[in-house]
Amino acid sequence: MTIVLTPFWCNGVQKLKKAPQPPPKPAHGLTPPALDDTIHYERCLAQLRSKDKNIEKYIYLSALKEQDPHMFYKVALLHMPEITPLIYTPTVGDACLQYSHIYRRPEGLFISINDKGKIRNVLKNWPRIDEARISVVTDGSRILGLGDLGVNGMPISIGKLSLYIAGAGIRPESTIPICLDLGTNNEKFLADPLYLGLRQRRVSDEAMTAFMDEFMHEMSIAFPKLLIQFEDFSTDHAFLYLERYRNKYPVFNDDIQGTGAVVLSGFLNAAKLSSAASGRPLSSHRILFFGAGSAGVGVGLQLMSFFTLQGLSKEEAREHIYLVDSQGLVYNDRGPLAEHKKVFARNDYHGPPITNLLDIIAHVKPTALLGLSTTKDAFTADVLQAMGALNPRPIIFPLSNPVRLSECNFEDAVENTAGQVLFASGSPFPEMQFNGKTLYPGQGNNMYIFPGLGLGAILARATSVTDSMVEASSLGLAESLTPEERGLGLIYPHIERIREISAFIAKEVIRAAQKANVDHHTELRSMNDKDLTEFINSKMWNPYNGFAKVGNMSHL
Ligand SMILES: O=C([O-])CC(=O)C(=O)O
Ligand SMILES: [Mg+2]
Repeated sequence: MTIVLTPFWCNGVQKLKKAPQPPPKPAHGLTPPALDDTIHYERCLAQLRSKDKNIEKYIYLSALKEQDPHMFYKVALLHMPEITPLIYTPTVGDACLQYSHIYRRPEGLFISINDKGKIRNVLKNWPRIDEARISVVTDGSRILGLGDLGVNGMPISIGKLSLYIAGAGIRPESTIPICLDLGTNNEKFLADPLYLGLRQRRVSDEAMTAFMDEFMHEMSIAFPKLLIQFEDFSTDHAFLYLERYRNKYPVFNDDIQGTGAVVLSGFLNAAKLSSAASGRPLSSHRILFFGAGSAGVGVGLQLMSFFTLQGLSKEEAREHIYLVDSQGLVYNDRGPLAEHKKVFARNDYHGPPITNLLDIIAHVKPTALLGLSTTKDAFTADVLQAMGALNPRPIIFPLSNPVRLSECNFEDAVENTAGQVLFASGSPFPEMQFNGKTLYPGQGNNMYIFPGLGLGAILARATSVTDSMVEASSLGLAESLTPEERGLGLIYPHIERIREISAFIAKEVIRAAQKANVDHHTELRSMNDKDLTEFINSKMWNPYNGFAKVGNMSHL
């Protein structure tokens, strides 16, 4: 047996571990004489970097993943900051927009409304039924901030699962990307001869729910060990189906819960820095949400626990959150409100609608402004300056994806707040120099959460994903910063450490599942934290020859 020492996620503890098995070697003569794995890795990187357009890099990496998954994941793990924006947001947004044009080969599972009544037969066609552990399911109706992309949403499921594999060591064979085709209301796609989905408009809510009921039931029978991540469903359906299924099946919604958890985590770290500068207690923060879709309200709900963690009641916590939709501040006297917004509708304002963001800021005096609106540049220089005038260290999180829909960019946020901004965006921005200092933007993207949350839920064999498990993932992420990262003023850890972070989050999630009594893998209960962490690490899939040296979590 071959053994290797200390892969990078082993907490610095020397231990023996079974080496990942190399892929089978082609017979002699079927590869060039001087093919060498290490040099080939350099060759792959050079090929990738020779392409000018990100979409070309995406296409190259897709092909590499199919032809040589070990090499693909090795490249991804060793170059996370470079590769993540190519296989995930923002480039995956372009891949979705162009999917029907750049399509080369099938990947994932497609289930359409025409399969209603016989979904079981479609699921049976999946080649690796017994190995299935995690599926990302989208209906393509709200892909990132890009709207209804129909069956072109498939790359989002594929991209998220690539991050599960790279970031949490889920086995590639255990993942199922799924795109449900319930039609599309995207006129451009319906008129496009190359469009790969059904050429019909979206079905009624009633028909969709009947389809979803059958789909979820058949999934639970075909794949009894499967966790489902709902992704990029339109807002009303995102809430509806999360509530409908969350107590029946192991399922969570990444846009509501994953985004909520990642933002809570960044907010916890940012609020400490902000309160240290202002001298005001943590419990006095006021958060203004610009955007009231599934992400906005989902994040709001999650951020209530920021205040309950400070000792406030739920009712008191709600008072600290303000919501803005396309018609301005959300308050009860304004008129009928969509169901999901009611929770944050204000009762303490009775005047005429306040529609202008600057006026709303003057009324609310927020310490934090969070953007989940997909309205590009909504945080103008005036808005940023107003936040800077109200707070020595304003918290500004433009969270909309992809980059070109961000409410503001890092540079503007820095320049309009004299460099004092505490910043996190959904998609990546480069670091920058300001007054002789390097300032780092945070990336408050759910990619920090879902790999670890999913891994923990899978290893605990959780029968459902509870709010306490989601909160544990968030607190785990907030805690996972190293002293060096805190010294740099970061509010999220370096993405290069994703494996360690995912292992730590998974441990916290497993503990929360045990407390909530939803864990079926009860043998894990008697393990101490060190053994549980080792167990988690031992379950992670590694690309052959893919180890890297990146930090450790010894401070935890
Ligand atoms: O995919 C991402 O980058 C984050 C996300 O879930 C979304 O924006 O819908
Ligand atoms: Mg999403």
